[in-house]
Amino acid sequence: MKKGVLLVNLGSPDSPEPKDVKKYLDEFLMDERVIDVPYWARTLLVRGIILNTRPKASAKAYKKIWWEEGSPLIVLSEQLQQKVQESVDFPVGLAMRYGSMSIKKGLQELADKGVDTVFLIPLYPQFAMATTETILVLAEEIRQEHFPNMTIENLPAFYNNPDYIDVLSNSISKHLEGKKYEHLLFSYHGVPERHIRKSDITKSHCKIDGSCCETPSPAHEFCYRHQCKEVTRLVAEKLNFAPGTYSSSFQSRLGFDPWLQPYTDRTIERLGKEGVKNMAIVTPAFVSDCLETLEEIAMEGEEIFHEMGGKDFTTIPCLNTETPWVNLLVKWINNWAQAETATVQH
Ligand SMILES: C=CC1=C(C)c2cc3[nH]c(cc4nc(cc5[nH]c(cc1n2)c(C)c5CCC(=O)O)C(CCC(=O)O)=C4C)c(C)c3C=C
Ligand SMILES: [Fe+2]
Repeated sequence: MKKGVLLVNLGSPDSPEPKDVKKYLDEFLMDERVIDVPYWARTLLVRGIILNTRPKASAKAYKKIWWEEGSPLIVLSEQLQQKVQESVDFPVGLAMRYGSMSIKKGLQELADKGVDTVFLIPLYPQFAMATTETILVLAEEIRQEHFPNMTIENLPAFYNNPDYIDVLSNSISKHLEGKKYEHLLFSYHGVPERHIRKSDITKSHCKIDGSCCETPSPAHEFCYRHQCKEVTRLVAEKLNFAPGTYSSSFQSRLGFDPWLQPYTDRTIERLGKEGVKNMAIVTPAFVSDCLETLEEIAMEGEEIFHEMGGKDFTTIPCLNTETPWVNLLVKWINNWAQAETATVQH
């Protein structure tokens, strides 16, 4: 048996040019776990409407944050992979759910090195149809078709792992040291409310009201909303935040269906209107900085806050390649490699 690891992140276009952004968005938005409507309706919506206008606007946004070395999300993920590889004895690969660095290529590279047992790590702290689930489903389809003799085990969503909460809390403290702020906003990527109901294994728990996420239920193992709220609660507990000095919100909604609320842009606006002069924002749904953190939060979010009379707007970077985060991944990988039994599979 030869072991290997595959880190999997979301992906990015090959370049910030509209044609590459269009190709990438086509693959991303045609995923039935991202836009979860019947194929004909998704085709009509994505190829008939969204892709006619969005690639140009998104390309503009990507151009604002693109680095000389490439997309921040890809560059940071590659740096993470290299750092993890330095501390692990077997091959560590990197793949993206969408775009050119495909999961098939990632598994092929591991197979070429003789790997037959893969520890797949979706780089998402919280489970959602559009995060962990879509990666695991695709990886299994690829395994069955192309690598039938390969075993794939995976790291489940790690939102409440005490070591992860420690690493995230320490990173937040470090970045807030010496900074003025009256309110810390935990902004998570949004999903349509419908996704939460679809992932509810009890089929009745998730009412998306004031209390379902706080009432214990087996549904929480697959509830993105609960898992986001838990990250905020656990970090606030760890860092002894006073009530009222922090809150959670959801960013990046698309379309007209109700998405998880409160929305980040409206929350920033409200905080500014209420007279908050200095705020900080952290984005724990992402482990690598990307378009959503560098443009939507750090640029657009700051602009909204300033328009509302706010002053200091501190954006806390994602964990990216911080040493404690790298060390934690290495620890999880070594634990897996030493374990006799397979990791729980979703
Ligand atoms: C339309 C539905 C979308 C769902 C559902 C969704 C869920 C989701 N996405 C992320 C993480 C990222 N999304 C990113 C970009 C992005 N997301 C959507 C749409 C949905 N996401 C779009 C259309 C885009 C493209 C950008 C744009 O055109 O505005 C990114 C950034 C990628 C990058 O290259 O930097 C990330 C990361 C999560 C975690 C999530 C569910 C919880
Ligand atoms: Fe997204």
